Amino acid sequence: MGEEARVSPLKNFVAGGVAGACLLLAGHPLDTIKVRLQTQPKAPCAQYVLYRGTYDCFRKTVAKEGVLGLYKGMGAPLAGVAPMMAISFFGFGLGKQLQQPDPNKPLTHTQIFLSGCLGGVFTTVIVAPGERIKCLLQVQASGGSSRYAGPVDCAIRLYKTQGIRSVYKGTVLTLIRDVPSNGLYFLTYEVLKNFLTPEGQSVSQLSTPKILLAGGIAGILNWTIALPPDVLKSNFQTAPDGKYRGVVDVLRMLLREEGPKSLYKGFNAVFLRAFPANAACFLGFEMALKGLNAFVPSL
Ligand SMILES: CC(=O)O[C@H](CC(=O)[O-])C[N+](C)(C)C
Repeated sequence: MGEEARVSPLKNFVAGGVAGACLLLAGHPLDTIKVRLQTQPKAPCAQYVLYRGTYDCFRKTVAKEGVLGLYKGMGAPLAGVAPMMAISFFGFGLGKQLQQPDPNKPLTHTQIFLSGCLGGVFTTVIVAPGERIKCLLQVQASGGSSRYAGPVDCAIRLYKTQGIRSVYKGTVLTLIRDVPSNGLYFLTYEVLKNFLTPEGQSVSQLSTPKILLAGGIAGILNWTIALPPDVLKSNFQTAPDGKYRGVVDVLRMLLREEGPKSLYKGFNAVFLRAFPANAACFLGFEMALKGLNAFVPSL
């Protein structure tokens, strides 16, 4: 069996880190817009709405804070997204390896999905606190206050005032968001890669535009199921303590106050970001993997 076909969780880990850096650079500005739209205060009437939509939020952010305003709160994800994607790709590789004792027998779609889900379980350990800090910083900038000086200050203050539970606030919603969406993400990418590979060629020879297409679509489908729990998570993680009694309470309150459409808040920003960010992510992954196969084939 060729070195390229062997699944190596370690190579996946390293290449996944590169993928995460590419994902962040391409996607953070739209992520800021998404969180600001998702968490903006409910206005008494349309006239007083802070942001009227994706473009309005983009325009007001750039006018008030400059282009760098779109990169607010990037400190935590910078330290978090690369390791997160490294762990996600590692978990995916490990899941595949565990379910494939015979490397010549291809995995079923269910097995690929479950391998992706495993990646989602692993990543929650760092994603839950990372998202809590990122959302608090993104929202405070949008509200004009400066309670936290940066990601480290935010983490320390959360820990000092209410302990580790506060840092990990939103873990259940992070699991609900990331486990199934991770499964669908990797399943979509693998299925599309196979579908786009011409007869008689290996998937590792797939052209750059086809990798971008498969990665971009995987990102879109991922967010189709991840967005409703993401809205709940952002609201839960940025709410004042005691506002919600738990996950069901956030859902009930949001539905009562803003209706079912609110579960797709930030839709435009999410889907505008999903394609380019994840296309860049998978391209970064495939290029890094090729480099590893060439320079450290035994890893
Ligand atoms: C929900 C989420 O964070 O999705 C990641 C891609 C993105 O657009 O940020 C991918 N993953 C499913 C690996 C978490």
